[in-house]
Amino acid sequence: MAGNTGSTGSRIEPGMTTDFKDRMDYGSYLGLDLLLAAQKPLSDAPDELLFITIHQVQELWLKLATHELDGAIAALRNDELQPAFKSLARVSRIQAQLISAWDVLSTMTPADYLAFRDALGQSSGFQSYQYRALEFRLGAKDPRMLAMHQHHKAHHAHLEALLAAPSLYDEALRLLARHGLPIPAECLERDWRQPHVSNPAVRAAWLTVYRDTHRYFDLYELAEELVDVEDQFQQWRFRHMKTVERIIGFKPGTGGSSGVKFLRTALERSFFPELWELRSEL
Ligand code: HEM
Ligand SMILES: N[C@@H](CC(=O)c1ccccc1NC=O)C(=O)O
Repeated sequence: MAGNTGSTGSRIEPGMTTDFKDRMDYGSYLGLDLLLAAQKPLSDAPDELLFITIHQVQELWLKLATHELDGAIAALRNDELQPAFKSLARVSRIQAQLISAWDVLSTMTPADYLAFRDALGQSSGFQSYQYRALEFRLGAKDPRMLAMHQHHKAHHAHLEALLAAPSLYDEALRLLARHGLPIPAECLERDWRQPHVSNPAVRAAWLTVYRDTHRYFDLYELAEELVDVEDQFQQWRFRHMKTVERIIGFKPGTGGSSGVKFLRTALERSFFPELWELRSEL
């Protein structure tokens, strides 16, 4: 009986495999030995495990979100709107998970955090390579953010490549142009290392879409999915900023920034500015 037994008395159901000596099992497929060995608190403070776990879970979701965004960007480039919508809808659901994780972390009080904050040295979310990659894909281009990845050549090179490539929004604008909407040439070929700056002609093009949704239904759906993604990204930033204020007040950050004051300025940056501006004109 080839490995699908177990002694009759201890079998859960007939035919179930219990011998995994030479078979792939749950943990080996998922790499769980590696994953679950990666939580290594540096202090004896009880909440450091929570802190590490939240960050690791966020990084895993960030990995999946960027994978889906890559798919969405490629689909837009190939004029495949339905697959792009599917990926963007998934990104949105992932973002909901990222946002709700703040509820768990905000159970940590200032005293709980201060018990291990010193152990963090100068490390900080500032140095999250995946977060920066996501921001670059969404169009928040800022070459200054490369500097803190100099010590990791592969990350640095990947971020350089993303900085120099069109973002999700750049591809959306190129798609609009292919659909016959008048997008200025300077938005279709430009130095992608710079962020897109709000442009009145782009706003007018999106307004055309929003004023005739019947004719441009696909583009309208695309626009609303983009708004969803930015809306949730801002909710994440807001929850981060408020959680930080609740836990460390206005202390400077370990990464060297002014802390909450710096995080507040990020809330003013929009990925898809025209999609927000046009709402006042409808
Ligand atoms: C106790 C919890 C946390 C505190 C006190 C905190 C504090 C800060 C501060 C002060 C900054 C500004 C940079 C600096 O000077 O260090 C920052 C940046 C950042 N943090 Fe956190 N953070 C916390 C949790 C998290 C979590 C759970 C994540 C999720 C991965 C995260 C991701 C980031 C990212 C990506 C940045 C860079 C933001 C940007 O460049 O706009 N942080 N954090
Ligand atoms: N910047 C935080 C430290 C911090 O939150 C952090 C430290 C190491 C790894 C990830 C972190 N999370 C987000 O910034 C602080 O100033 O307390």
